Amino acid sequence: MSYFKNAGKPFVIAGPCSAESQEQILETATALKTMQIQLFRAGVWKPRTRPGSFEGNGEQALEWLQEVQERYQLPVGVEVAEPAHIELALKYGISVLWIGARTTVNPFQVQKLADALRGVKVPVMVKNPVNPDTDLWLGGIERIERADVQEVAAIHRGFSSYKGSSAYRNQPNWAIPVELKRRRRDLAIICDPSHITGRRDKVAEVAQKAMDMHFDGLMIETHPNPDEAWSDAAQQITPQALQTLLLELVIRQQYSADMNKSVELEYLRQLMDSLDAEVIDLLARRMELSERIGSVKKDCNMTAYQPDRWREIVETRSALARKHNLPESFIVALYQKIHDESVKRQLEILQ
Ligand SMILES: O=C(O)C(=O)C[C@]1(C(=O)O)C=C[C@@H](O)C=C1
Repeated sequence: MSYFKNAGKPFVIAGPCSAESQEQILETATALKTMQIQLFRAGVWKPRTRPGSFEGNGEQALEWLQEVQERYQLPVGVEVAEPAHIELALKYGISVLWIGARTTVNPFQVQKLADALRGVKVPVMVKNPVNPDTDLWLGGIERIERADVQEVAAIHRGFSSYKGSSAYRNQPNWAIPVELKRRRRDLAIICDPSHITGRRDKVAEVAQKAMDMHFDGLMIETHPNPDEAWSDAAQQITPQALQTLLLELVIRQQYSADMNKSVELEYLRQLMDSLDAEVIDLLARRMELSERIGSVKKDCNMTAYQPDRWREIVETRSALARKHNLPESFIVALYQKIHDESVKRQLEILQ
């Protein structure tokens, strides 16, 4: 059983974005202690976008966190970005470490951390890199695992997008953690709705979505007075709000205990299997057609990519999407993939 699995319930990590003062840390820990959270979090070294803002209280904050562990018997996790951070965190007996998104993006740095972690017993969590790249995320996890760290988990905190282009601070791109879980069934994945949303009024909805997407846990930034927080004020919630969020969370199961429902589900899945077989058969036939068109283009010395025809295809398929009540964006994205493959095959024929 993984350290990060909590017997059918979410593994909950909560605490402030940054450890600001001893009072703030103890006040938050006192409130969270009663809520059966599994891990207290607090940032000690803060990677800030621009210089000049608060960058964490460093070693002094580790003393306050050590007090949380001893006084409340509540394990604490901190972010580490340098081998020296690991050394200090271990010196103060910190229970769990995590690697931040801005570090996971750099394999050189992750390797340095992995080397510093060799032979160390603490569990380590690896946040997704800021760019949406499943392999890079998995690569970071594998580097830590190869250092013989026994307990490794992933944290999904969303992916950077151009400012203003999304309702959230970081795009969830759920397909990426889903793909990670497909490739690494054994790996616990924790969702961080605070960093995904960047706004406290949306934290609960993303936390619920994570539960419905079969995540193993949640990391939620919690501050006794969020508006006054020294970092990420807009996304932190009070311990009371966290309690409400956890109470209202609906935890669903992967499998149904109801026999009739399981039979119905099996029947519907079989129908879906046969529909998918037809979809793939149709796609194969479409690609054959594309290759025949490619041969004609070769004979006539025509380009593979045909902008006017492609525009017409996007328009007519979008109209069909509307007619069938399917989101146009979904159908257009699907056709972009199909068109890419079709053009690739024709380019091979032309060469
Ligand atoms: O209509 C064509 O010319 C095709 O080759 C088909 C197709 C497609 O697969 O949709 C492929 C390439 C063109 O850019 C436009 C459309």
